[in-house]
Amino acid sequence: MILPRPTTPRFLRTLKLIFRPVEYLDDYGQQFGDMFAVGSEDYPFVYVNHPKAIQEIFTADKEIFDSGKGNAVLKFLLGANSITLLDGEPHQRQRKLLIPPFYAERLRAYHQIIDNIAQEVTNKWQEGQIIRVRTHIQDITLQVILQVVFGLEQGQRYDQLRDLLTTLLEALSTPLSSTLLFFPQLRQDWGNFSPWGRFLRCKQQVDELLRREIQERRQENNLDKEDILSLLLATSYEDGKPMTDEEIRDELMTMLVAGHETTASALTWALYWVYSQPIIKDKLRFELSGLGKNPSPSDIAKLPYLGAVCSETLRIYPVALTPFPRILKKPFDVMGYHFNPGTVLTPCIYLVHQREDLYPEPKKFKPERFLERQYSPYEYFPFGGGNRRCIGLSLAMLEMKLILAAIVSRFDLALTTHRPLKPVRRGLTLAPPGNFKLKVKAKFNA
Ligand code: HEM
Repeated sequence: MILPRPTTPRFLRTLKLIFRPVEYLDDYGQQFGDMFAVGSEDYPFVYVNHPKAIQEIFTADKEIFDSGKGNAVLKFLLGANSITLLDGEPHQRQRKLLIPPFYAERLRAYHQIIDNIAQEVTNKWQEGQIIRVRTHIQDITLQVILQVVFGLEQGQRYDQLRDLLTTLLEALSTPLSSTLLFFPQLRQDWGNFSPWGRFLRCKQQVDELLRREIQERRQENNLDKEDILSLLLATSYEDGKPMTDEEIRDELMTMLVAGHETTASALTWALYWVYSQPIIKDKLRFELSGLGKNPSPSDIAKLPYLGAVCSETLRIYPVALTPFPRILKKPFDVMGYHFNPGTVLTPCIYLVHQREDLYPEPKKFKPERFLERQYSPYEYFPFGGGNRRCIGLSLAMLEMKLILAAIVSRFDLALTTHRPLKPVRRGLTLAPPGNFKLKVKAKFNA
C-alpha cells in the first residue's frame, strides 16, 4: 500500500509548517486521514493520526527506533549529553536517573514552593491593571524550575540566571527566529549585532553560571536538600559512577527548556479558556470553594474539574504538535503499511486530539469530556508516549493545577478583546500569542 502525500513543493510546505503550523496539519489531516507522508520517497516523514497505529509505535520494541538523532537540531541549546539527544542504552541509562526525582511522592515536597511563587507574582496584580499574561506566567514557571529543579534560593545568582535564561529563550521564541531551528545555515555569528551572536554570548554566560553552581553544590554536599539538582548529584549509574558535571549541566538546560516554556504556554491557554467562558470559571470556583478557607495544595491537586480543565487545555491546542520523531532502524509494519529503515514515524498529537470520533465537536473547549470517559494513552498523549514519554508530566500537571487554582480563586479577570485567540509557533512548540492580555476586574481575599 502507498501512503498519500501532498504535492506542494518542499520549501513552501516548510514555510507553512513554520508560520501556520495548525493550518498545515488541519489541511493535510482533512485531505489524507489517518496517515500521510511528506519528504523523500525513500525515507519519508510519516504523520500518524490513528490510535491503533500509535499504539503499535509506542509499544514497539525500543530497539526499533532512534529519536535522539532527530533532535540533533537542539544540541546547540541543550548540549550533547541531553537525554533528548540520546538513543538506545545511553538513553535508558539516563532516564533511570532522571525519572525518580519526579515520582508523585517526591513532588509533594514542591507543593508549597509552587504555591508560594504563584502567590508572590500575582500579589502584585492590582484592580484595573492590564496583564500581559505570558510574561507573568512565564516568570512563575521559570522560578519554579530555578527553585524546584536547580535548587536555587533567591539572591544574586538566582536573579542573574532568571534574566539570562529569559533572554536566551526569548531569542528563539518568535516564528521568525524559529527559522534558526529549521535552517542551521542561518546561524551566523556577527557579534552582538546578530541574533545568533547574542544568543551564543548569552548561552556561554548561562553555562558558566551553571558550572559554578554545580561545583559549589558538589563541595557543599548537603544531603538534606530536596531539589532535583541535589538528587542528581547524589545519585549514580548502575556501575556506581556519578553523573559528570557536563551531564548534569546539559540535563538542567534540558529540563529548563523542556519544562518551563511548555508549562507557561499551557497555563496561558488555560487562563484564556477559563476567562473566555464564565461558566467554566464559575464551576472551578465552586469546586475550589468546597475545600474551605486555605485549602492544602495536596487537596487542590486532587480536584476532578480542575484536572479536567487542565487536560482539555492540553487536548485542544497541545503545546507539542508531535512528540519526538521516531526514526526506524529496522523494517516495521504499521496498520498494514510497510516501512523501511530511515523512515520517520511521527504520531501527531494535534490531529489525534482533533478526531471527531474520539472528541465530538473537537474545536470546542469542553472539560466535561474528561469526566465522562477515560482516554487511552494512544488517544490522548500531550506528553508523548512509550519509552520517551515526558519525564516532567506530573510536575507540569501539578504546576498547572496549583497555579490556575491560585489565580482563579483570587482574581476575576476579563478578556480585553473578544477575537478568538489563535495559536502561533514558539520555537518547536505551539503557544498562545505573546501579546495576549487580561484585565484585572476584581481581587479577592481567598
Ligand atoms: C505542559 C508541559 C509539558 C509538555 C506539554 C511536555 C511535552 C513533552 C513531550 C511531547 C515530550 C516528547 C515525548 C515523546 O517523544 O514521546 C517531552 C519530553 C520530555 N520532557 Fe516534557 N513536557 C512538559 C513539561 C515538562 C517538564 C516540567 C519537564 C521537566 C522539568 C519536562 C522534561 C522533559 C524531558 C527531559 C523530556 C525528554 C524525555 C526523553 O527523551 O526520554 N517536560 N515532553
